[in-house]
Amino acid sequence: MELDRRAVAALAELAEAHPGRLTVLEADALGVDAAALLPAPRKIVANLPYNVATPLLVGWLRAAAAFEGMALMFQQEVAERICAAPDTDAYGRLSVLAQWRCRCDFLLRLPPGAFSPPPKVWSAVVGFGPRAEDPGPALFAAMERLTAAAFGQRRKMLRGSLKALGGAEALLEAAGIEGTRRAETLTVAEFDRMARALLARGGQAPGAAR
Ligand SMILES: C[S@+](CC[C@H](N)C(=O)[O-])C[C@H]1O[C@@H](n2cnc3c(N)ncnc32)[C@H](O)[C@@H]1O
Repeated sequence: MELDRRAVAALAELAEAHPGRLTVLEADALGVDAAALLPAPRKIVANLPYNVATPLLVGWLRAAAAFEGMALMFQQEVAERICAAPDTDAYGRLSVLAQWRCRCDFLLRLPPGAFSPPPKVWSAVVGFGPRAEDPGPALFAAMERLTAAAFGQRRKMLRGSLKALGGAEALLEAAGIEGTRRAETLTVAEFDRMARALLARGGQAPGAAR
């Protein structure tokens, strides 16, 4: 992690000018429990470092119930994947996890020239409104495993791509989903049904690969 020393110095100056209003924490964001930093209500507003934007987002989605909302800037392609609808090329694991936990709004696009120095890519800001129901850690983990398996081989039929979870046919039947469908055709609600079925059977069929 490389810190922008000028930004850190400017923030430190601001914090000094407004005692008690701003605290500067120099740390690897991947190792920080954002929900433990402050009492509720909490929001996250960030121009993310794009190289770690996805793991940061997934961590915050896991704890989404702790936040009132988030406004986050991503590389445009990532923002499009987050907000994508089923049956599109951009729809994938990140779309399902994000839209399952939050209402996601594609708020604005920014050209490279909006920054100095200009990056090579376009950027976009997504607004996240956490949904009322908190799935809890076990169901979130089941959804992560399910979407990783389903989209790991997105062109395959689900009865094939979900084999890695073990008991794919029984899982699909429990969720009422045809095994001949492909991951990208499933709605977030259908993924929710399958994640619950996966969790209900104990998360793992005997002998299945972890
Ligand atoms: C505001 S810039 C983002 C710029 C642009 N979005 C990009 O990714 O090129 C992100 C800031 O996060 C810092 N940063 C990078 N990785 C970090 C990490 N793991 N934890 C905390 N800060 C990090 C960088 O030093 C930089 O100052």
